[in-house]
Amino acid sequence: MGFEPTPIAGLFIYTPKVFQDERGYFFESYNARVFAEYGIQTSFVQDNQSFSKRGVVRGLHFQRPPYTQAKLVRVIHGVIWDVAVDLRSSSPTYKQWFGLELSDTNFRQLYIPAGFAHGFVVLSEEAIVAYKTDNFYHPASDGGIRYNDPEINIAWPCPIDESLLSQKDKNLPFLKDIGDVFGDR
Ligand SMILES: Cc1cn([C@H]2C[C@H](O)[C@@H](COP(=O)(O)OP(=O)(O)O[C@H]3O[C@H](C)C(=O)[C@H](O)[C@H]3O)O2)c(=O)[nH]c1=O
Repeated sequence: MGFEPTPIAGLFIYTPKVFQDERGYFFESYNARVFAEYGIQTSFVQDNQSFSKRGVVRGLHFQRPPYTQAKLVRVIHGVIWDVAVDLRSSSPTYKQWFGLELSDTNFRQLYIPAGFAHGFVVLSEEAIVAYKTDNFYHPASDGGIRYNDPEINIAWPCPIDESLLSQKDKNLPFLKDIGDVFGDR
C-alpha cells in the first residue's frame, strides 16, 4: 500500500488503502494531499476512460512539448499490463521501459511523469482503464512510437495480435525516426 519506486526515476506505483467490509469496498482513487506529501505536485486537469477487449494494445503514446502529459493510470474493470518508456534523453534510464499488471483486484496505479510514452495490453476479456492527465488533450501534439520498437524492445507478456491495434498505432514511427522529442538533451 502507498507509493513504491520503480527502477526509473519519477515513475511510481501507487496502491491506495482499500476499506473492505461485508458490503464491498471503498478507496480514495486519488488524493492530491497524499501525492503532495510524497512530493508529486501534479495538478490533473482531465480524466480519461477507455474500454478495450482482450488483446487490444493502445499506445505507445505521448504528447509533445509544450503539451506533455503526466498520467495516473488505474484499472476500473479487468486486467491490463501497463508499460511506460522513458524518453527523457538526458535520463540515465533513457529508452528503458517498465511494465506491470494493473487490475481491479490489485488496485495498483502507475504514476507516469511527462517525458514517457505510455501504452497497455488487455489481459482479461475486457478492461476499463481510467487515467488522469495534467495537461489537456492537444491533437496536434499527439505523438507515439511503435509498440514493438526494436530499440526499446518491450517484453510484452503475451503475443500481440496487430489486428487489434488502431490504424494509427499500427503506423506509429520508431524512436530512431522521431529524434529527441522532449528536447531535454
Ligand atoms: C487521448 C484522447 C483522445 N480523444 C479522442 C480522439 C479519438 O477520436 C478518440 C480515440 O483516441 P485514441 O485512438 O488516441 O485513443 P487511445 O488509443 O486510447 O489513446 C490513449 O491511449 C494511450 C494508452 C494513452 O496513454 C493516451 O492517453 C491516449 O493516447 O478519442 C479525445 O477526445 N481526448 C483525448 O484525450
